[in-house]
This record gives sequence, structure tokens and C-alpha cells, in this order.
Amino acid sequence: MKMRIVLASQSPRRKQLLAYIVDDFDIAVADIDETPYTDELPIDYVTRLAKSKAVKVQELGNIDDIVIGSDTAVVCDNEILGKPVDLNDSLQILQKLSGRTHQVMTSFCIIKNQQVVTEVVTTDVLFKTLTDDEIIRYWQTQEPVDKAGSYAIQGIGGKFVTRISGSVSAVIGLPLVELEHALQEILDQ
Ligand SMILES: Cc1cn([C@H]2C[C@H](O)[C@@H](COP(=O)(O)OP(=O)(O)OP(=O)(O)O)O2)c(=O)[nH]c1=O
Repeated sequence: MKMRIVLASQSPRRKQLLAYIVDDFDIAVADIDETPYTDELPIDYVTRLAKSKAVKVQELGNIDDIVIGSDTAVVCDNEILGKPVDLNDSLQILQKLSGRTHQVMTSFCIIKNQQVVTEVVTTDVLFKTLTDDEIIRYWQTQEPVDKAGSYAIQGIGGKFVTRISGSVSAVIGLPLVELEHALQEILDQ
């Protein structure tokens, strides 16, 4: 029997990335509350969210589906910097990232029947020093709007990045090397 793979995500970037390693899959959106718990560690937060998204989609679909959930958090000094709601928010986030190294944590959770596989991939990203004027002009491009940490490394935000150490695909939305490996193990069973 051919397994159906379902990506539990509304992100066009995750869809595009998954298509690089999986020929055929469906999309289902899991609407979950993304508020971190008080004092929740970033690594626990991204793990929990990936699993919640996958579990929710599995509940709505077929028990035999292989469901993939994922979450990306931008973390600076152990603080989760979410998606900016307005220019002020974006200014605060990018001022924090200016001239220093932060972490991008992307989790995935694969569920097949009762089996749950989760993994978090952490990438270090160093930003050049940003002026407020640069941040404001960047906001006007609208690129930061739906991006964790208020930037997109694959877009205009790439011009802020001095150095990256880790997985580029994980920063954009899915760690392709690790996900392909984990998926292969499940499909081989
Ligand atoms: C840091 C960074 C984030 N992002 C994106 C990846 C994610 O789509 C988004 C992080 O938000 P997420 O909440 O992880 O994902 P999402 O809301 O877009 O989709 P879903 O929850 O349905 O899976 O930010 C980039 O595209 N480039 C970057 O450089």
C-alpha cells in the first residue's frame, strides 16, 4: 500500500522545501495556539508546536497517513522572537538581532500511527549591525511580516547575514537533510 504523506503547514516555504525531497504529498492546515508557556524553553516550545500541528492533522485525517508538522523560532538570549505585528515590533526584534549571533530553531515531528519522531535543528546566524533606517526600509518591503524573527534569509533579509553556521533550509522552514533521513527510516520499516 502506498503511504500518503501530509504536511501539516500553511507555509508556502515549507511546501516548496518538502517538494525537494518528497514527490507526492498533501497539505492540511492545523490551526493551533502558538503562545509559549511561561518559562518554556525554546527547544521545548518548537518541539511541542511541531507535534501539536502533526497530531491535530492526524486526528482530522486518516490514521495511516504519515503526517509532518514543523515550527521555526528565532531565539536570542534564550528569548523566542516571534512574528512582528507592526513596524514597532519589527524594530524591536531586528534591533536585538543587530550585530550579533542568534539561533534559529526548526523542529519537525513525523507521526505514523502511534509512532512519533521529533527533531530540532539549530542554526547560528550572525547579523551585521543594522541602522533603524535600514530596518524601517526593510519593513516597507513587507517581507518581514509573516516571518519568525522578522526577516527572511532567502530574500532581502539575506543582505543582513554576515555568517551562517548550520542548515540553510532549516532557517527557511525545514531541515532537509535531517527530515529526508528520518522520513526514509519510517518509509523503510
Ligand atoms: C528566520 C526565517 C523565518 N522564515 C519563516 C519560516 C516559517 O514559515 C516562518 C516561521 O513561522 P512558523 O510558525 O514556524 O510557520 P508558519 O506559521 O509560516 O506555518 P505553519 O505553522 O503552518 O507551519 O518564518 C523564513 O521564511 N525565513 C527566515 O529566514
